[in-house]
Amino acid sequence: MPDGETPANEATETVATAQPNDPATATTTGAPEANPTPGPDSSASHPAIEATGLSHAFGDVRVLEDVSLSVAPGEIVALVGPNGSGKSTLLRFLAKVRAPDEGTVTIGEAGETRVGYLPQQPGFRSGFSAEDTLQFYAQFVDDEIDVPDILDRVGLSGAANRRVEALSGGMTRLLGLGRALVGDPDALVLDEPASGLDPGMVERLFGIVSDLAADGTAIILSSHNLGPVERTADRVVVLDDGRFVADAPPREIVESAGAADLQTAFGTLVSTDGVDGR
Ligand SMILES: Nc1ncnc2c1ncn2[C@@H]1O[C@H](COP(=O)(O)OP(=O)(O)OP(=O)(O)O)[C@@H](O)[C@H]1O
Repeated sequence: MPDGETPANEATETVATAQPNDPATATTTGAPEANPTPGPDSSASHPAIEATGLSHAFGDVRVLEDVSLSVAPGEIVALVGPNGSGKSTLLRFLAKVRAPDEGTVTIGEAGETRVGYLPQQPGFRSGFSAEDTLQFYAQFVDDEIDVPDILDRVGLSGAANRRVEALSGGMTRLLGLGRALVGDPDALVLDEPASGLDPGMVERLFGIVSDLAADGTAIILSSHNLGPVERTADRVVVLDDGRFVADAPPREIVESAGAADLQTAFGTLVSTDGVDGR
C-alpha cells in the first residue's frame, strides 16, 4: 500500500462499519438448506438490535411511519418491500449510520454489540487491492484478523490482488460483505447483499448468512431474492408505504396469504403499481 494513502471508503456512511472487534472465527460456507439454522436465541435477554417508533421524512416525502423492530442474536430477519419503500433508509438507521427524525435504535447492551454494515452501494478507494483494502480495516481491530480467510469466505480469494476498481459489481458487493465481517461483529445489517450476484453466488451468500446466524450473529438483510429469503430467513418483514404490512416467519406469511410461495404472497401484500411518489 503506498505510503500516506489508505483505501478508506469514500462514502462516509460505510466508514462507520469499521469498529474494533474480536478476531474473526472460522465459518463454513455452502448452499443453504431450508431454514437450516437453529434460529434465534430465545434465551438471550436482550435483542441485538431494537428499533422503536421510527418515523422519517425526506422533505415532504414520508418514508417511515412509526415502525418498530427487533433482531435477536442468531436470528435472520429479511426486510422486503417494493422499490422505494424505505428499506435502505431503515437499514441505515438500524446500523446507526444515520438518525431518524423520530424513534430510537438500541444496539445490544451497554453499547457492547458490534455491528457490521453493508451499504447498498459499497464504495472503495481506487488503487488498492481487495486484500489491502480489508487489511486497512483490519488494523482498526484489536486482535489479529485473518484477511485471507475473510476473502475465502466471501469467494474472493482468486481476486485478492485485484484492484478494487477492476472488480465487477458483484465482486465489489462481496468485498463490501467482507469488510462488514472484519472483526466478527455480533450483528450484521446487509442492504441487498445478493444484488448483482450470479445464482451460485446468491446461494453462497445466503449460506454465509446462515452459518453466521448459527454462530449467534444477528442478521437483518434486505433482498429482492424472495426464493432464498423464504428458505433462509427466520422472519420476513414486509415494508410498504412506510409501514410494516407483515412481520412473521416466511411460512406463516405464505399460508396466511393462501399463496404457493413467498413471491406470490408478496404480490398480495404490497402495491405493485410501480414506484410511488411518496
Ligand atoms: N437522501 C435522500 N433524500 C431524499 N429522498 C430520499 C433520500 N434517500 C431516500 N430517499 C427517498 O426515500 C424513499 C425510500 O428510499 P429507499 O432507498 O430507502 O428505498 P428502498 O426500499 O431501499 O428502495 P430500493 O428497493 O429501490 O433500493 C424513496 O422515495 C427515495 O427517493
